[in-house]
Amino acid sequence: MAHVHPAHPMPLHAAHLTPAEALAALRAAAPLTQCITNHVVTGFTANVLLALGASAAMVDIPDEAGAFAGVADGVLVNLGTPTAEQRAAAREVVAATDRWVLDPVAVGTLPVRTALAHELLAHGPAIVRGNASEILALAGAGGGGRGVDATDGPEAAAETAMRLAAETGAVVAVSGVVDLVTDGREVVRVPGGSPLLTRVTGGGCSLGATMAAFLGVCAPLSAAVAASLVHARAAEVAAAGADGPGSFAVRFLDALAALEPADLDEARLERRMVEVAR
Ligand SMILES: Nc1ncnc2c1ncn2[C@@H]1O[C@H](COP(=O)(O)OP(=O)(O)O)[C@@H](O)[C@H]1O
Ligand SMILES: Cc1ncsc1CCOP(=O)(O)O
Repeated sequence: MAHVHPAHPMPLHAAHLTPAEALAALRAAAPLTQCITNHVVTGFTANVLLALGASAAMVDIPDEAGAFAGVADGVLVNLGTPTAEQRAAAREVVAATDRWVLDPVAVGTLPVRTALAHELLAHGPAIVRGNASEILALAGAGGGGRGVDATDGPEAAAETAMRLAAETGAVVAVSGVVDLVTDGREVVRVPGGSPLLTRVTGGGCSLGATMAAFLGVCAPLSAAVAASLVHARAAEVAAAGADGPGSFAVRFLDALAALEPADLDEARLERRMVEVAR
């Protein structure tokens, strides 16, 4: 099954769903979520997807990643530890599906992933997810963060995120104290969550995977907003009973599994239409 170039890549969903509707749809469909992700967070990411109710498959080697992407409901391409094999697998994936999330971990500070992130961006991800420093660097407006961590807050990246979305057609999701999601026309802010999500590895990377899972049931803006609210709400529940990062991580998985659609209160979201020069 070498050299996969499907004639019809897996298309995007058009359905605009509320976070509650999206979670109900995810639980009904258990979307098959393929991850090319870094070796630091692979297990945690699979557990997050399973706890939420998706199906996880870390299919990340050449000559099978592209074929699998043609049947997967959503795919994450995370550049945290981009080995040569993962780079080749990522190139197959972007030819096989439109339902993919680009997470350009540490873009701007390191040469191999920076070049790859720009190459992949040209292939039209449905969603680009990163912290503020990564989004600024990807858009050419910053030098990147401190390794995998942000040195900028999401509001500092707001204008840049809107421009990046307008220029690429991707939904851009900036994580941080208040998550910001935009398609270049609308900006949705998702407050809440817990700083403990930044004290365990995989808080951001698993958010990208959850966005890929939601691409299996709804349109990109709905998917990114639903995933951000799901993580925020589950993190709040987990933090309330946690003694520190270790028990938080365990409780976060339990909270994802226990989450009900009715727990996702749309009134928490701040939605605004924006004007971006095109
Ligand atoms: N100060 C904070 N308060 C609440 N939630 C936060 C805070 N900082 C980050 N988060 C949440 O942690 C997760 C990871 O975000 P972030 O640390 O920005 O990503 P990354 O790991 O890619 O740098 C997101 O769900 C985000 O909403
Ligand atoms: C620590 C580390 N180093 C390379 S990738 C990675 C994981 C980063 O994951 P997250 O930013 O989601 O905590």
